[in-house]
Amino acid sequence: MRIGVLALQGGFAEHVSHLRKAAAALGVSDAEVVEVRTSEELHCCDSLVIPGGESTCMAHICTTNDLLRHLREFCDEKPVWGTCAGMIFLAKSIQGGKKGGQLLIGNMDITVNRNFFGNQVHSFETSMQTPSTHFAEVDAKVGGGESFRAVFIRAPAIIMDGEPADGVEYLSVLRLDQAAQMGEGRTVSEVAVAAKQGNILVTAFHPELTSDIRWHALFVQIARDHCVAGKGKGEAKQKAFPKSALPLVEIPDLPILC
Ligand SMILES: NC(=O)CC[C@H](N)C(=O)O
Repeated sequence: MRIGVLALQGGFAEHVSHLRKAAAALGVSDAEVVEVRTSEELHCCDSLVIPGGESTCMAHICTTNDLLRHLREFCDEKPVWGTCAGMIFLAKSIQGGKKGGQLLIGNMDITVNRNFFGNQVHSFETSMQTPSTHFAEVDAKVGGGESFRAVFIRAPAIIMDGEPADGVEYLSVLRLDQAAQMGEGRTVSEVAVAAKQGNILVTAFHPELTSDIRWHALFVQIARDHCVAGKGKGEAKQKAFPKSALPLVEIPDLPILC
């Protein structure tokens, strides 16, 4: 199977590196990880990671490259994981979007507050509980731990207004030290920072910036299960991947923050 990482902008190289390590740790020997910049490249993939970066910028490049409709179709069928800006881009609705509006892929039934935790200077790290039911196989093969280090960089959050939409599962919920004022007298005391709906996984934090490869292993497992279940059969990988016009250098060992 072939896992693509959207490589238009943002932290895609770290994802490529972690996905390769995670596939090796899980023993998924047929996993190929590639950078995706065009619809032609996208259609050669069985699953996709949308990295963090800047959601407005990513949307702008996608529109210029006529990628948005291809991404929407892809998300209807295949496993996709969005981190941070990727999560914003995948949400059906957002709060605090760019003035004048910003385009979204919009396939996941969640409401995301775009810069919920504040500006770049309000970026932070914290320890969170690993959602154990989802990590059983990952724990067995990669090794585990009851907690993981979550890095939030000008991060968004999922607003949990009432019951989650059909099929949406909140995997990680962050209790706030202080309730956040949301305007019109409304306050929020907890937000979801990881969620899943069908084939789509989102995290507000950046596992690719830590040495922990378990979230990547979880996604490789979701992608592999999707292929094994015959829903994709990995046939996208049979297509020859077009040669990239601008190949990037290999970065074997990226610096890690924690
Ligand atoms: N680290 C990130 O991806 C930041 C995302 C940023 N808040 C946005 O609007 O895109």
